[in-house]
Amino acid sequence: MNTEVLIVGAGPCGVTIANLLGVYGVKTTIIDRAPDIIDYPRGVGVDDESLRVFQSCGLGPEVHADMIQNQALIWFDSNLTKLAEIAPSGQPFGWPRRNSFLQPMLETKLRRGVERFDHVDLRLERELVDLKQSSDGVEATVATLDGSTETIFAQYVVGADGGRSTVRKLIGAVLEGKTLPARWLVVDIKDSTYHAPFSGNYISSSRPFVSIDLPFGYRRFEFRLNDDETDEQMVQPERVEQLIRDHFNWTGPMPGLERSRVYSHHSRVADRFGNGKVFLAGDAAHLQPPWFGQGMNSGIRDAANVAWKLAAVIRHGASEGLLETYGQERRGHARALVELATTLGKVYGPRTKLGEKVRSYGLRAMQRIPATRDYLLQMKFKPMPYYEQGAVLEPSPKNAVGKMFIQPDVETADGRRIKLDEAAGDWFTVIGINIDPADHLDPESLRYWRSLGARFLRMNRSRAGQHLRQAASDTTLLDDVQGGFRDWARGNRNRDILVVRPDRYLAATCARGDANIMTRSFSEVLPLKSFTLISN
Ligand SMILES: O=C(O)CCc1cccc(O)c1
Repeated sequence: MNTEVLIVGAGPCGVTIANLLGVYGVKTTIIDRAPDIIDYPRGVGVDDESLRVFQSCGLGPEVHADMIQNQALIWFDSNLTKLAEIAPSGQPFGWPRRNSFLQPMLETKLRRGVERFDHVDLRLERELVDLKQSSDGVEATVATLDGSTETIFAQYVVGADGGRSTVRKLIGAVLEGKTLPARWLVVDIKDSTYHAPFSGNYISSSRPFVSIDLPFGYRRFEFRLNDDETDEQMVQPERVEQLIRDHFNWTGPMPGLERSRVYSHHSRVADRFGNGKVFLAGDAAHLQPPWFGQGMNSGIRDAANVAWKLAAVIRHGASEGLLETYGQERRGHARALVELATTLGKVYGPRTKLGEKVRSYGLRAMQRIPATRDYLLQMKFKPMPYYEQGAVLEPSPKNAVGKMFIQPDVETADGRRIKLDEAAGDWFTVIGINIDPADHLDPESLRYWRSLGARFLRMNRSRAGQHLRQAASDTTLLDDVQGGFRDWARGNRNRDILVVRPDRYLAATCARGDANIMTRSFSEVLPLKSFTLISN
């Protein structure tokens, strides 16, 4: 069979790519060796960036409805005394920044999401055996349950097939880094009666532990195992129950154990995120300890990045070179999060009592100083993606190019208040702040943006006069009802034309007088096969 994109692995990252390709109209096949969603204890935290991606899949409110919003992460000492709190306020990207969730529930909705698309085909109980690349595409050999094999011919392949990725091995990529020595018992209970509405990380030199409030009565516990404790002993229900009672002074009846498993933590990043027409995403490309709840979120960022680039090449005639920017953009940020999670693990698990005291003293001191308390509380230590090279024009920390763009509410011309991305649509947007961008683009520039399929938006200051409420017929008029663009422009003066990519990253900005120069430069960053610039 033929397909445009073959995705190997139907976990959250793979299925998110499938949903996005569904939205972008790309013929996609997604395979997984398992008959169903894996029921191990897995991810528990979804951030605002991922929710924005699910929104782009057309599933934002639906998946968010199952989550506990704005869940704080609190650090305690082993006596259950609070040391520090992370609870960021504000929703710069249009969604709460920290949310707890049940992974099987999210995956069920994401899988249901792909059923909307006739051009996306999910095939279970199919295992990738081999890949052969040629200039025409990739030939994948896939084994089915009955022992037969089938061939899938795809233009491109994405390996989202987890930490033990077959795709990674077949393209000769290597996970660099290390596996940490400690083992952790991870337990989910159901019908929990323990009231602690937050994620708690308990710092201890003898046995660091974790308790996380999950939706619908579930609760996650994690305990570091000692060297003399075997996996088999520690997953026994009586042993698990004793650990929970001992560490949380729990005296009431013990609710049901849903699942338990022993994990080792890995801090690893693939030496490359692709080879030719094959790409790696999610755990196939990077593995991190769970401490900051970013493992799955990193994979969702990969999904958003690779999906629009594949669609741009397949559907919009972008040059294939665009696909090289995927690894350029994603690898550094994935590594930054692996490093952060690894460092946090060291904070939670001091080796000595003295180390425990130092952490306790240090975190309490940080709580007393407003600037450092705010640094933790507002999660300012989280490395935000910033693409210094890739499909971006002249990125600089000063002009915000290369960073995820804000998502304020806006008001449509017919008075509906919606999130910006709903107004922007699925693809590129060229936004004019208080101007119609089309008025400042010459025919060549207009031709470029139209060939790319970009939509023009005119973002008027809120409650603007009638003289500003006009635009060309294919420019969408919007009101900056929440003042998001006003505030953004205050920090980014003299830039009233913005280009936002489908993954909601700012690709370019300029002053209106430079709109044609910007367009010509951008057409070199993202060349289109159908578009050759007629230079002036
Ligand atoms: O960010 C959160 O709310 C929890 C992150 C976390 C911490 C410790 C273990 C774990 O599995 C997730």
